[in-house]
Amino acid sequence: MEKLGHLKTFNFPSNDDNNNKKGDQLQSVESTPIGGSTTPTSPSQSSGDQERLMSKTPRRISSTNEYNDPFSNAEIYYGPETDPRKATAKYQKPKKKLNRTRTMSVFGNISTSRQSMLDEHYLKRRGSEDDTYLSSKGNRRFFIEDVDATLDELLRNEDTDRNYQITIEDKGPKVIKVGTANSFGFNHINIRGTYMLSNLLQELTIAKSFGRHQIFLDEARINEDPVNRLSRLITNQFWNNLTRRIDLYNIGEMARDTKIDTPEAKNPRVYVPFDCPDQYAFYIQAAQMNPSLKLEVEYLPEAITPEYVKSLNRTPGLLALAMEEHVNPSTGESSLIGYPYAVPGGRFNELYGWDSYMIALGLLESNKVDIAKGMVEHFIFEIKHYGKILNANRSYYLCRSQPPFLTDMANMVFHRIGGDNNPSAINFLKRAFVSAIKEYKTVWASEPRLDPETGLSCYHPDGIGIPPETEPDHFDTILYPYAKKYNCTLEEFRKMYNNGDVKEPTLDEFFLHDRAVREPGHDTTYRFEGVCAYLATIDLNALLYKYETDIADAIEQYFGDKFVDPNDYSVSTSAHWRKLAEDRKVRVNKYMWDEESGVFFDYNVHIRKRTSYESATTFWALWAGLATPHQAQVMVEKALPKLEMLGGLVCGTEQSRGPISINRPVRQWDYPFGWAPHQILAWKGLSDYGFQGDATRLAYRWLFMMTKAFVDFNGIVVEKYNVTSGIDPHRVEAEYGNQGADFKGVAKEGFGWVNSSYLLGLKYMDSHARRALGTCIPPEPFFNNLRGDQKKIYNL
Ligand SMILES: OC[C@H]1O[C@H](O[C@H]2O[C@H](CO)[C@@H](O)[C@H](O)[C@H]2O)[C@H](O)[C@@H](O)[C@@H]1O
Ligand SMILES: [Ca+2]
Repeated sequence: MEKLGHLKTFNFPSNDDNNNKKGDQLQSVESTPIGGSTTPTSPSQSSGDQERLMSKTPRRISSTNEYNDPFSNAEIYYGPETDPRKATAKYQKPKKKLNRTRTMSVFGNISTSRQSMLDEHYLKRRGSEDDTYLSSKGNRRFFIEDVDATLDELLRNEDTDRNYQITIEDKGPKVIKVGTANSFGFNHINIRGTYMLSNLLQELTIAKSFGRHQIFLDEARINEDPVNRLSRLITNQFWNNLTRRIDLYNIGEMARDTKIDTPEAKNPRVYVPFDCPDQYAFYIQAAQMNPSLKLEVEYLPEAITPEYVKSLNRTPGLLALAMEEHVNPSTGESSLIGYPYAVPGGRFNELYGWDSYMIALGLLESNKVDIAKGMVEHFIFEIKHYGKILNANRSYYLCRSQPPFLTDMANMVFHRIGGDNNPSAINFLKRAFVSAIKEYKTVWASEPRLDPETGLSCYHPDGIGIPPETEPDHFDTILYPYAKKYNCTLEEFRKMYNNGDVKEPTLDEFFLHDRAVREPGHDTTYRFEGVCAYLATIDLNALLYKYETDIADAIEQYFGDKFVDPNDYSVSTSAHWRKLAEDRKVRVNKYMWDEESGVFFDYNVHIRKRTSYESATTFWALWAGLATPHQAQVMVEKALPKLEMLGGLVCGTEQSRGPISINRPVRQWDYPFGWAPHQILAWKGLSDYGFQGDATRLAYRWLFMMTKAFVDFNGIVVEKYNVTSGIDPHRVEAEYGNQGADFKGVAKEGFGWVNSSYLLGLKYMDSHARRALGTCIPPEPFFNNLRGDQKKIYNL
């Protein structure tokens, strides 16, 4: 294998044999890993290899392309993330370390023999364009002889607003000369335009992070169709960078949290459920193994009260998640290891509730089933030990949940791990449903979330005081009059209020709703401000309807239609759960449906009045299967036109949001912003009710907006978009800003649910639409230029 692997290294920087005589000679005197890395010959080469090298007749075992995939992952394209020269110093085994079989890149300076040849050329002239290169067909390649210098030049000339990104807003010449591969950098070619230059910046940044000083770079890699590039990055890189799996060594990284900035939050801290001694021992071991980490490990009490949660505000920590036993095959030692999960990204470096469902949809699209399954395991653990699926696994989220999706998530994973044919899949499904039933009964169908009068549920979490994870100035406008009243600073007032030193019932009421606003995941919006805990929302009640029907199906199929609840010993049948679903449907129709506007509105259980905020979550009634076909039709005719914008569905109508002013700033879950979960659920709901064309049209809009931002703004993928903006939809200046926008050189993770939305949206696109997206054709010209029969695809 070693030998064969090494033979693979006989590749050439150009696939143009006619123009490659010099390249052949150069290659033949050195061990040249695929793509033309100029690492020195390894002593571990076989003598046959050596002979071929010395005879200058390198043998190809296949075509260049077979081994040189211009779209391979960065770790393959640029090699391992360590610089062998450093390893050399440490281990004194230089040659062995360099015996890599696949790389497109170069670590250090090129060999002396080649250097002398190139030096001659360098003295003569540089800067002419490589005509043979320009006219050559097929895959062309560049030789970047100095990655750092090219990066500097690129940023100096092209990043004119100095944000380490090359975008349409930069005013540079939009062109850079780079060496061609078949001349080893002697001849040059121009790379032009924002998209290619920004891709060059991204590739150089990655190459540098892998310790590369010189690289060969395929033109195809920086000129890739953007739809392919984005889906490739999501599938092969973004998911990996968002995935976490707790082990003894990485807990520092997992525990990292930028949201809270108290001195006590500096050290990483883990809270462990009182009845998980194995996990406690595991974290203590992790702390002892790396004392410089200063990891603090604490048990949680058996009863987790709002007072206790508030007491942790200054000492926040990560909450333990599900772990499994792992036996090291070489030592036979067993230890715990966490189930994998994916985080949303940006400042959200923990396991979220509804994000996880949306992310799981995308992970499954990318065949990353084990991570989606891991997240279900974590939810089972959270329900058992924390009493609910948490907003996220940090101590300050202990009192609240997020929109419930566990039953659907478990079903999806179940089918991907073998379904009915796999007994362990059935066991997994049953465990998940036992947990979901507990969650349903104790969280959503119990007070204070259950309104006994209407039988509907509200987002009404426990908790005390100001949510500590919010950005520091978020409540300034609200708190300012109180600071004035007590003649103190805002900070002093915050402390007094949180400590209970002052009593302000109006403020208590405000924060009851503010904490509630964070449970529906729609934090924040004028739809919920000052009222959230009293609203039976269409979102939650549609999701609970889905729980009820999913539970009925599971009881019928997997529990012999008789479910003995191990948590409260009650017995129920599928008929019981179907009745719960039917009752909920009747109530939702009675309290929420408005035929005239075609919208399911929220219902205020406190003042017993339907609200009038038109929200995109009205489509969740379709996703859950709660609406009638007639209601779906009315929704499409009346509500959809009000919510459909250039870039897809907007959160709510502008009229519902109301006017914006200095005292009434924009909120991120209001007009004009659009969010991936709204798109994903609406596409599915509309398709389920036969409105495939509307779903496809909405998906085109969303994908266009994402692709255009990706092309024009250095590969950006963000948490949310301004769906009314055709120029810079990623620019959202609300609350904590836009996650995913803050990167230097290259975006590495996108944003969880937005990544999913791209992969899912593409499933609605035929090849014609994909091509149009690849050239960023805006929705209106695209739709207007369709033929009659094509228009039907988009219900136009
Ligand atoms: O820190 C402010 C808020 O941040 C979270 O909310 C937002 O991000 C979440 C993760 O992507 C997402 O689930 C939520 O819908 C977003 O609005 C967090 O969930 C909030 O509790 C928190 O207050
Ligand atoms: Ca810039």
